[in-house]
Amino acid sequence: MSTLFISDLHLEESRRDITDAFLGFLEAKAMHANALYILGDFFEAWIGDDERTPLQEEVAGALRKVTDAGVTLYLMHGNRDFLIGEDYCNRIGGTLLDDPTVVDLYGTPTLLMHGDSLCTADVEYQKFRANMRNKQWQAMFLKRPLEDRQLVARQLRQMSMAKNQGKQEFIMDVTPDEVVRVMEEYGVKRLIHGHTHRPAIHDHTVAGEPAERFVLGDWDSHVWWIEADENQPPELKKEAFR
Ligand SMILES: O=C(CCCCNC(=O)Nc1ccc(S(=O)(=O)N2CCN(c3cc(Cl)cc(C(F)(F)F)c3)CC2)cc1)NO
Repeated sequence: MSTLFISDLHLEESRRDITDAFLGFLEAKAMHANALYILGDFFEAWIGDDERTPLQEEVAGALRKVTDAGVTLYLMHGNRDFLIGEDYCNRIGGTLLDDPTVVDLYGTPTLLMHGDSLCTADVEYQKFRANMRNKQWQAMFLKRPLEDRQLVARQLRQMSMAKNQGKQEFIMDVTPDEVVRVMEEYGVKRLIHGHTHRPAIHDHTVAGEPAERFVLGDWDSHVWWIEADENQPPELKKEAFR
């Protein structure tokens, strides 16, 4: 049996093609796997489990079918959907993972992260992240009426659109020193993350030994995933949308 990793789908109403690719991936791949890990930025935006949009409901129904079929599902927050809560996880039959988390992947300790915390050169973003991940800030935000939160979210997204002249927000790459520091801190020789939208497999030297960093791709034009099983090392795979 296999273990699958995906991230950075950035699901949103305006991208029906990505949602369809995800539903196809669940049917063709996830349904027959042992476990599926979604490592953040699954949704493009999330302002509370109480919003219950048609998209969120449709995706929850599809994931529930997979977990009811016996596939174990894990979810990690990304910088977009860090407000996904226990309620939504219960609806999909998934478990929220801390960032980072070490898992035993067929005998190899493997560090899982979204990856945004590795972009230490983006000082402005790290300040933004510290506020967004602050539990008091989150509690205050979630206490506000839904319409209020929807307005703030629209304004925040318009701000970043204006700042980037309507282009995609620039995502800085990880800082290699931070990658090595975190892998040494957790005593691992393998890391899987997303966030940077720069899919690749990188070699590093961690505690004087060779280590590997697998970066997942975003789903703007292709399905990207990592597949691991007991007989082979993890493989980074991609497929064009059907
Ligand atoms: O994206 C990249 C590139 C890096 C770019 C990083 N930029 C990025 O992440 N932007 C962003 C992320 C989420 C959303 S949001 O619409 O989902 N939503 C907005 C309101 N949120 C909020 C929460 C709290 Cl606690 C407190 C407040 C407060 F206080 F401001 F009102 C608001 C909750 C989340 C909107 C924009 N790589 O992936």
